[in-house]
Amino acid sequence: MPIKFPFAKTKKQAETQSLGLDHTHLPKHVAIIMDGNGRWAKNRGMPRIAGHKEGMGVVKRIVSYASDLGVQVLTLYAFSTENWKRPKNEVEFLMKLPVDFLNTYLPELIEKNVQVRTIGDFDVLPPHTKNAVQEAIQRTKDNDGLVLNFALNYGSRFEMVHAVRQIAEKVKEGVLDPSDISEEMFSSELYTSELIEPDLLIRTSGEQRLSNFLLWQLAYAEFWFTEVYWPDFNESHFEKALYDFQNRKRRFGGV
Ligand SMILES: CCc1cc(N2CCCCCC2)n2ncc(-c3ccc(F)cc3)c2n1
Repeated sequence: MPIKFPFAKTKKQAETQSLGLDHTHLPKHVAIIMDGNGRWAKNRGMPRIAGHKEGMGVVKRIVSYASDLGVQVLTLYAFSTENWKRPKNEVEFLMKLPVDFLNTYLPELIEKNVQVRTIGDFDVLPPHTKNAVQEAIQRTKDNDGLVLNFALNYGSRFEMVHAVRQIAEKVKEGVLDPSDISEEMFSSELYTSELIEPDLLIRTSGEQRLSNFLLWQLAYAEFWFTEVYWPDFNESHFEKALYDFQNRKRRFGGV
């Protein structure tokens, strides 16, 4: 396929480059708070779980699009530690979504060289959820394309307290001196220790909060908010977020 645009490695990149997206300056790691599923359903007189189901279809489209564009890591806030407070039937439905998603989409993820990972307190998830996700992690562990990282039963404050406990244990055992504790050491104790930090956070549905998501890791990320509910989010919205990311001056405390 003759590539009309420099740097474009795929047809998708050539298409979006024609719209002004520069593929040499994409965010490496995009994190998304996929909000608005319940309100989307309520506005249509549908049960909340219809919004989650519709939202899962959007996940498939955005994962494919991010993979085609060459984004390196995509972290999706799928279930927070606070979500256990939701009605029992909704939690049970949500805990089935990874099984449904992977049953239908894992072959395509493998074909696209995507590596599936998770962050969060994984062990307390229901067995059917854990089994499906563990199989996907195992079957994609050697892939070196897009890292698709699901935040499952994730809470940033829980994650940070766990990291502090790990470090405190090392000091207590005498294998670590408090003066040796550094930002790098703290980061290495987080679920995200093997990942580059996010450089773009997207949150849908008009909320402009972090909601206990990646509080340490997002220190230098650009934040992009949209009123669009997640079930209505599409490739054009994602591309607009990447385009805006590219056109902002990015400073890391410097001038
Ligand atoms: C466990 C709750 C949950 C909710 C959920 N929603 C509901 C909330 C936001 C909208 C998207 C659809 N999705 N969508 C994909 C997954 C998924 C998770 C892990 C995995 F390995 C494969 C897929 C998912 N998981």
